[in-house]
Amino acid sequence: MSTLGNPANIFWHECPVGKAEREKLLNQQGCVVWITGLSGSGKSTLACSLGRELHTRGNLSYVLDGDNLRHGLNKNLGFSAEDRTENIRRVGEVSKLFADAGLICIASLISPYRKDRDACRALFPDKSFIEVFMNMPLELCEGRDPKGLYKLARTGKIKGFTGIDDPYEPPLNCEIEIQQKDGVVPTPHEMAGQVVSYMEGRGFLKAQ
Ligand SMILES: Nc1ncnc2c1ncn2[C@@H]1O[C@H](COP(=O)(O)OS(=O)(=O)O)[C@@H](OP(=O)(O)O)[C@H]1O
Ligand SMILES: Nc1ncnc2c1ncn2[C@@H]1O[C@H](COP(=O)(O)OP(=O)(O)O)[C@@H](O)[C@H]1O
Repeated sequence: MSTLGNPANIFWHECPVGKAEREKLLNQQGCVVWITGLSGSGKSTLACSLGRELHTRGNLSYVLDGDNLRHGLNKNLGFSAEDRTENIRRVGEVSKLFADAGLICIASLISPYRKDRDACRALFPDKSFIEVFMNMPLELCEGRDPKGLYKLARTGKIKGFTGIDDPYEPPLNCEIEIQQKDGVVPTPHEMAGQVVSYMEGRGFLKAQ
């Protein structure tokens, strides 16, 4: 017999303190900044720089980094399409909890499949899912190669590496795109500034 709970016997329990009250306390709106892009495109750099900028401004955020989560919550997952889908699904659900807590959740994962990112977006029907595409050319990311993984992938020592022998599907309708201007990569501070401007313009950085 299945050990899974029967959904018919599982009920939602409402608590007296709700999201709006928590947001008022924090003077901000709970949301997720979802950073997607190739390995080496600058996802973690932007996540950290944005976290610092928000902290300086008095906004509470928390970074969920793909690499870090694979040491714990997602340590049983690999890089097959199915495992990546499950990885993104779990982080989407955790992001939803953080946003419900009133925090600005910064999720930084390759998240190569459009359908997986769109499934996360669907968890946030109130437009509080802000997708940020690190639109950096493969040659730049591969040239950086801070962990030496592209080199291993090129020599066949890692199979199924995103951008080399595994797909990356760029967003079609993201909220923010970070890219080079005249061949120059924006600084981490400039990248964070672009996201902060977007959030400020839409009122996320104060309570409703
Ligand atoms: N096969 C393969 N493909 C892509 N990336 C690989 C792979 N194997 C290991 N790594 C390392 O894992 C990091 C990506 O983890 P994510 O959880 O963000 O990946 S995914 O969203 O599930 O695709 C990624 O981190 P970043 O470089 O920060 O993107 C790599 O360091
Ligand atoms: N805007 C930037 N300007 C200069 N170097 C950067 C920038 N963004 C990332 N880097 C560098 O590129 C490398 C990869 O960045 P990282 O944030 O780890 O990428 P990802 O998380 O997408 O794998 C790191 O060595 C980082 O210092």
